[in-house]
Amino acid sequence: MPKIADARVIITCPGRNFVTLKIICDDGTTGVGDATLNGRELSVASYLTDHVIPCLIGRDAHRIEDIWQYLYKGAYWRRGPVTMSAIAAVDTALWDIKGKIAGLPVYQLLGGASRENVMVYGHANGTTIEDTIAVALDYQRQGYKAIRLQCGVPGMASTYGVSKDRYFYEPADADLPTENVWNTSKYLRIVPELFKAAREALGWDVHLLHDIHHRLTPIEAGRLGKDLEPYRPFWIEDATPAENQEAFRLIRQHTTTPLAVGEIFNSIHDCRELIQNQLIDYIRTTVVHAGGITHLRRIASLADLYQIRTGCHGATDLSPVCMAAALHFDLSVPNFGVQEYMRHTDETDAVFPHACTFEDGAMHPGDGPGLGVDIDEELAAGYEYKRAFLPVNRLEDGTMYNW
Ligand SMILES: O=C(O)[C@@H](O)[C@@H](O)[C@H](O)[C@H](O)CO
Ligand SMILES: [Mg+2]
Repeated sequence: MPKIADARVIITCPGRNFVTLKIICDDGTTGVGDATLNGRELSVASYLTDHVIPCLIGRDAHRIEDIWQYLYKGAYWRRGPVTMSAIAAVDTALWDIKGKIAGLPVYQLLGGASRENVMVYGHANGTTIEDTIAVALDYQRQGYKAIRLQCGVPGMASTYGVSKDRYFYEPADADLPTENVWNTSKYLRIVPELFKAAREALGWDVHLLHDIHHRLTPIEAGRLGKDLEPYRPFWIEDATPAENQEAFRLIRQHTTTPLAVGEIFNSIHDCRELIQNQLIDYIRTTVVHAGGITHLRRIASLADLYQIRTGCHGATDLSPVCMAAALHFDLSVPNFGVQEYMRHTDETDAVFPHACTFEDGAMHPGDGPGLGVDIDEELAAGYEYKRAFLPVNRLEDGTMYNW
């Protein structure tokens, strides 16, 4: 029985901050878990170092479920992004250890492969519709079967999802929050034009996605969903803030455009009503922010009862450790939908050597034991933490809004 002998939190910043938990067993087996919470990294690092690791030492590393329950119920102050990201990191590292000791890739421990590989979607963005389409065509040439489209909005200095660099989008862009300005009516005019142009350029054999990023009211989201119906989006994401899960019923009443939500959820309770009332079509919860592989499986199982599929978040602020864990989950889960894949930089990939492969629009986590990813601690030590905040958003009259 492998006992947890030590654990440490590694904070590194190869172009952006990542927090990684490494657990070391008394037989030398190690496991890693992503604990990165964009803009709040140090909170999770402290939660792990000060409140979790002391409770792990001496425990049986095979007892993943018991340790999960201990950290969840034992916190008393349950749930929330910091707590659930910390629990996720422990859970992920323990699945890595279990796989290594069993000599099996983690997806085999989850019930084996339910498919040959994992369809992913890339991010095409540009300041204009033409720029965005040019990048989308490049993604299509690279073999992507699913592409997210985000473009600038005429009359607005910035908008979500449009990066300075065509391929790498990093929203945490300053030492204190950048202030963005938002105008819903200008946005609502441009998105249908973007999708019309995209269908004309890319055809109908590619899935097209869009992220609204929490910026519409339910009725505005219903209107945009209806306007996009002729262009058959694969999904519109984060259409409206989802604390009020019932709000999605209003969107549902106005459009058949599929709805995806959940990247900022951290437990099954954030999406239970959405799922049980079939108010969404894809659940975006991910390994690092929703309690790890163990809890993500529970969410996916509930979703499966209601014909809702997974669409895990996979932005660059989720480390290659999370990506690898997500791919093992995606390969096995029966109600898989799609996996987001924003490529990391070469710098980041060097710090996190991994076995994940991309081919013809799909990915595979590899067949090595465990997760097939690690952290090069020596390289990681060379990239010092650099405080970075996500932006905030205001309306043109200065009203604080949703970023
Ligand atoms: O769907 C997505 O990938 C976005 O919502 C993310 O880029 C999100 O803005 C970042 O992960 C926030 O850190
Ligand atoms: Mg999103």
